Amino acid sequence: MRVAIIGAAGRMGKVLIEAVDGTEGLELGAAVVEPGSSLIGADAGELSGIGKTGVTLAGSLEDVKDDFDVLVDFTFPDLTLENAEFCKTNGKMIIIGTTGMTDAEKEQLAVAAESTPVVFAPNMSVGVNVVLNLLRTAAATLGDDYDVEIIEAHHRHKKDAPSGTALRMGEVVADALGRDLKECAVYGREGFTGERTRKEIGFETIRAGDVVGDHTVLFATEGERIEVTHKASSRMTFAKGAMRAALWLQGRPAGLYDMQDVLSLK
Ligand SMILES: NC(=O)C1=CN([C@@H]2O[C@H](COP(=O)(O)OP(=O)(O)OC[C@H]3O[C@@H](n4cnc5c(N)ncnc54)[C@H](OP(=O)(O)O)[C@@H]3O)[C@@H](O)[C@H]2O)C=CC1
Ligand SMILES: O=C(O)C1=N[C@H](C(=O)O)C[C@H](O)C1
Repeated sequence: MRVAIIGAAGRMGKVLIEAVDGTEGLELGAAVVEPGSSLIGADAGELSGIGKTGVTLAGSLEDVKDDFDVLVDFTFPDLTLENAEFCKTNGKMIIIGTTGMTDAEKEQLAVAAESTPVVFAPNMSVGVNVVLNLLRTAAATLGDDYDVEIIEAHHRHKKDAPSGTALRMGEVVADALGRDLKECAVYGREGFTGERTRKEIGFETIRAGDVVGDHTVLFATEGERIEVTHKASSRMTFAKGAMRAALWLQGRPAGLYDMQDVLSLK
């Protein structure tokens, strides 16, 4: 299966090129950078540090539309939605790792997924997806007696907060506790906040240096604390998950899937 990477010069883009190269059953068909970029025409493998691949960097999907079957998109919401429309119109599958979408943007994506196969997940690492299941079990068993706080740390360049993963963890826990995250989430605290309410789910965000991605969900009550932590030390863990998703998506009907589908964790 031929894969295109968009946002090829980005932190994830470069690692995704390397991951495609190392995955049996996948070949790099195209790699796309920003229109007007000075990198257009350079070899995608040289950008990624794996040596020549023979695939040159393009400045738009239109230019490479005959060269790929599945698009892998870890960029930003506006661009991802445009790319999903492109895939829908041109009969391509799409794997989306982009975070920071609004509810309206997610709805737009769901509409595109009615006509083309889409895998959309805020975290493609196998580890985080296993953690989501552990959280579901923990929350359902611990119940309302335990306060829930979600703490995440990422590199200084990250643009959205809290991370998509932290929000998904919050959704999973809220769902297991019969709550609606929109109604019980508290984002950061400052000043005279009063006592914590029993049902709130708190989020704390750290942005610093080169942290790849750390997430901790804390369940605390009188007498004990449980901390469920995942730490990513390499972006390759996300990229490998995206490759797994690409192989899994081959031959699937149109629909909106996530990594829990890919990993049979539902
Ligand atoms: N689901 C998951 O497992 C993971 C998700 N992510 C998410 O992936 C996203 C990207 O993260 P990251 O790689 O760190 O971000 P980067 O900013 O490093 O990468 C985005 C890239 O897209 C490029 N770009 C901008 N406009 C265009 C365009 N029109 N066409 C092609 N490329 C374009 C940017 O170029 P320029 O810089 O020149 O603007 C940049 O190189 C984020 O939403 C992040 O949260 C990250 C890791 C794991
Ligand atoms: O921006 C990042 O880097 C990451 N973003 C994702 C998120 O927002 O959850 C996943 C990962 O933690 C890295």
